[in-house]
Amino acid sequence: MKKVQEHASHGGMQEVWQHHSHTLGCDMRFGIYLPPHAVHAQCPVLYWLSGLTCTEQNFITKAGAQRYAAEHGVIVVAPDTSPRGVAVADAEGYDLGQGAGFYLNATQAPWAENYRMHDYVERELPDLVEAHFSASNRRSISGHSMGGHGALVLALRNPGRYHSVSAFSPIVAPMQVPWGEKAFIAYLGDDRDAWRQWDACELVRAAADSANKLPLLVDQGEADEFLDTQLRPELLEAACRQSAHPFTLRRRAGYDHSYYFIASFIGEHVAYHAAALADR
Ligand SMILES: N[C@@H](CCC(=O)N[C@@H](CS)C(=O)NCC(=O)O)C(=O)O
Repeated sequence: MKKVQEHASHGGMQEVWQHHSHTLGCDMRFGIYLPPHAVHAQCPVLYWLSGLTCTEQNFITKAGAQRYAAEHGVIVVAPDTSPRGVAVADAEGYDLGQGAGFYLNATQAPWAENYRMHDYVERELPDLVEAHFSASNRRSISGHSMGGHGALVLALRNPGRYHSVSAFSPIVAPMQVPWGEKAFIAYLGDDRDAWRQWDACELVRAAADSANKLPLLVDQGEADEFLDTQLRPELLEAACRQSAHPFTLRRRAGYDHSYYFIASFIGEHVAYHAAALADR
């Protein structure tokens, strides 16, 4: 592992690290914000998953989360959005291939070789963070758009692994929208049954009988240019209602899909996760 950036921020440090990922078979970068508390105590960790076209840089430079992470004593880890490198498969267009890993484990050639972002985020990255930094094993997860889909899916697929989950403008039903259909056909193949395990609405329905349901928190801008075509939060609202799954949808008038929206409410999300992470 090698540190490639460090910046003092709000009394703590914003760093970027590079390492070889055995899950993805390539070198990866991730951002990590270490709050002042991390100098003398283990801190819980919030994982942030970014959206299409992003690297680890977008969230750490645009969201302004460091101020709130410092206040609450939470480490924030922001991975890249796909495997990377000249030896890694890629495609034309911003919504498939590098920058568009969709936080799943691909089963189809040529993607299956490297595209295992679910396992990377769920297992390899926390193992690394908890071994090398002053991080406890208390974890929460959040993300934006494709990363909001990733956060919801990771939390729903792995009960007990995360203390809380939230999302900004998530793709809640990838099986039913163009971004998700394009990615799932490429990464998972034509069998739509195999897609269900990567779709938040389907996972909510599948867990309807579970006694232990992690509440879902979603913030959605009403002026989001992708709201009615790609995001469709009403589908998750309906699935949660049918399955009696606790769900909070906050519709924010006037806000679009950008990081200006995320920066406006990230403080509320960090506080929400910090409260869940502090619970005994
Ligand atoms: N149509 C857009 C789609 C990409 C997009 O809106 N990406 C969002 C996530 S889905 C984002 O976070 N972009 C990077 C940024 O705003 O910093 C494009 O042409 O780039």
